[in-house]
Amino acid sequence: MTSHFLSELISFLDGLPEPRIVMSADYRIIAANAAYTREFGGGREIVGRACYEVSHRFSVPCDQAGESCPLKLSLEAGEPQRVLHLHHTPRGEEHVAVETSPIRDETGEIVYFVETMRVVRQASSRAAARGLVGRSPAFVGMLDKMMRVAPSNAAVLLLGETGTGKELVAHAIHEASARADGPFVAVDCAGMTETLFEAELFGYEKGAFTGATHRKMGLVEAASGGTLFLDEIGELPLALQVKLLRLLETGTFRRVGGLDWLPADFRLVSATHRDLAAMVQAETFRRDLYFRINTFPIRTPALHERSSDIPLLAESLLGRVDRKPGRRFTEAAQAWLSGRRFSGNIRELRNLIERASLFADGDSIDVAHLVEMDDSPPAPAAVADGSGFAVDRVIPLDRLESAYLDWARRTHGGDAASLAERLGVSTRTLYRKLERRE
Ligand SMILES: Nc1ncnc2c1ncn2[C@@H]1O[C@H](COP(=O)(O)OP(=O)(O)OP(=O)(O)O)[C@@H](O)[C@H]1O
Repeated sequence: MTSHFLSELISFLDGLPEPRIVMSADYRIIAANAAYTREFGGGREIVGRACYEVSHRFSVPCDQAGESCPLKLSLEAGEPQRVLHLHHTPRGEEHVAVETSPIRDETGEIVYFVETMRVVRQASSRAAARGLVGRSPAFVGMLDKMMRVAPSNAAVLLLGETGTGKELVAHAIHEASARADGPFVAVDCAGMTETLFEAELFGYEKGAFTGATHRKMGLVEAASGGTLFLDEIGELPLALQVKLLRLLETGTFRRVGGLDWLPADFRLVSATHRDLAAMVQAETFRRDLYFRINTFPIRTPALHERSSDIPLLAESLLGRVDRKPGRRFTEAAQAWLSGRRFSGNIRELRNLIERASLFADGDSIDVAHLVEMDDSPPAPAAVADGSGFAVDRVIPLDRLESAYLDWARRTHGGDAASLAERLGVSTRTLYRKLERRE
């Protein structure tokens, strides 16, 4: 490999608009293009340093620090690899999609790697005034899927409990797609009657029915060039599922009272909190429609699967709902929120924060404000009596912990690792505590 080849590669990369670096197999940065220096350089000397040190402040390669390393994956596979990482950038930590491609010499041997970095603008790892926030492994896993599918035209099915952010994710997919400049049209499928569904989706011609005094464009037409988001698709009655299937299969629709079949041009994103596969088994959801809408499924994690995100979410949501800007939670309030279970997920968290912010007069929001505004049944306060957890007298702490662990284990339902995360201890500590009492 000649130095001439390397300098040609560098000057070629310099002309490209996306941030790129050239790396050697020992993780050293050999060159950075102008876009990289501008976006990620931050005035620092980059060339000659190790990528894991620049992007992660690690002292060892990512795969030795518990992260996936695209360079190692690319070397092993001999082809490009993509991962989503949290990188230190001049703006703080950001979600960055990293694509690493091997560069071969004339004998076919891999001599360099080119890494392309794209900051994910649709999600923030820090408190943000809008959009998706999160940095837990469950959130990053979902974000990775989202960013992979967004540029394609594939139909995405978002599956997740109520309040987990399905609509926000649908919008982020739209924003990260080639259709971002087109419209994003959301349709709530719950409570749709046959007539309403057709008129809403397909529009109608003047005189199609009593009251149709003018031609009206439907939502399918309004979504032209953009994304159609069908929320609560599991609520669609069977008769309407047929009509939707016809639209998806033929790519055409007809306005109510109209004669012409018009071409549809939208990317479909659907969402449901229901178990659609079980509905297909029970024959309440059409199998053919299920396969049409489910080209790429993405599960939005429940809040208890990403409880390490609660402080970040809480800070972001407070900034979004509070009428007094700049207020923060006390540490105790953050700890209280992190320990509470939100069956309504982020929506319930947001509602509680909004109420507490209205109730608090001072400069910060404390536990008392949250407790006062908490309308869910009080969480079992403390000794397992078989049905629940209650304490009516002062008892030794170790007995309390032991009884609480019993109760938490029965109530939690997940595996030990997720219970440990919920309890804010390591899995090893949890096992140690459980062994001690057995
Ligand atoms: N990752 C996130 N970061 C910040 N806010 C979020 C996030 N996910 C959800 N939210 C907020 O939580 C609330 C509920 O989100 P959304 O309406 O998207 O949930 P959903 O899953 O579509 O709910 P449903 O199934 O009930 O329609 C919204 O206020 C949304 O802005």
